[in-house]
Amino acid sequence: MEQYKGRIAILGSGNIGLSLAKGLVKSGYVQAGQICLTRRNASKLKTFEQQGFVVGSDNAAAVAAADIVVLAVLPQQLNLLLNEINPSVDAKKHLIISVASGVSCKDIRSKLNTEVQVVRAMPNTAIAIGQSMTCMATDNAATVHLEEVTRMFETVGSVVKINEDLMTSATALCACGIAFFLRAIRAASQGGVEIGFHADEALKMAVQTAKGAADLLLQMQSHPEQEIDKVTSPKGCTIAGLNEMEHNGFSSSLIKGIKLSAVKAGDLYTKE
Ligand SMILES: NC(=O)C1=CN([C@@H]2O[C@H](COP(=O)(O)OP(=O)(O)OC[C@H]3O[C@@H](n4cnc5c(N)ncnc54)[C@H](O)[C@@H]3O)[C@@H](O)[C@H]2O)C=CC1
Ligand SMILES: O=C(O)[C@@H]1CCC=N1
Repeated sequence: MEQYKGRIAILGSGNIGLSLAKGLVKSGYVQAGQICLTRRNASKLKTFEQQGFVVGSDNAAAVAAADIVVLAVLPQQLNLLLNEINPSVDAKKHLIISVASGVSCKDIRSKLNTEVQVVRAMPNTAIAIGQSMTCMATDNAATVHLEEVTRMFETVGSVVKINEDLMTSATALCACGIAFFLRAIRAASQGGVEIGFHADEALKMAVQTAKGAADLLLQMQSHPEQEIDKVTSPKGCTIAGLNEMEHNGFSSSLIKGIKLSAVKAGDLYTKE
């Protein structure tokens, strides 16, 4: 894979910003020294500095030294950040990538004195290990830039390009989705403890079983119900457990949770 030659500023180095930075270096897309990480209290980035990243709290300086600028602060922190970097953003030089939920490309440009190109990307924390599902949208970025951003995120997982008005749905399904599946694994391991396993072995069993289920779908390109049919023996224990879960609202609660998350994702910026 060809390494990206430019410099990347990740403004707001919290959970997702740092996961992205780790993933990009691990994948070989860039070297740590090509990434500048900012957060308000830069002393919290010491371990990253030791790994070769450039760290600091001066967002304007980070932007001036970069060509790709990743906005990774909370939606309610974004306007302050945009005000701060506004004088340093140059539409001819910079490409902005925003991972902030519920903030449109147009919202971002409206706070900057320039028609800079903006791409929205919605990764999830599995980006740190190269397993993100990243959804991407833009309303003005040139194809060549969109291709570069796609290449960047493909080094750390799968990418799907979507219409911008589906970005909040993507947030719920993929970014929040990591937490939903993790909770399902946690619940399965708790069930495992009730039926006789020690917590550590129950968790290991639940994790590998979940991984097997996901890999079955990915590798066989099959539908979940097709794979479920292979597990549910007639009058067997799987269908008994599955139906009990459904009587208690298993699918329904996931669907309702995802719907609520999508609504909330759309409100995070406007209701700041
Ligand atoms: N956590 C996740 O799994 C995902 C989060 N997102 C989006 O990414 C954004 C960040 O989310 P998290 O990483 O979870 O939040 P976080 O709170 O962990 O990280 C935000 C970071 O930004 C820093 N910050 C705030 N204002 C700043 C400023 N003016 N200059 C420099 N740094 C500043 C904070 O100190 C903090 O370290 C949000 O907009 C969220 O919607 C998107 C996809 C997944
Ligand atoms: O919970 C949140 O608001 C962020 C956005 C997607 C994942 N975490």
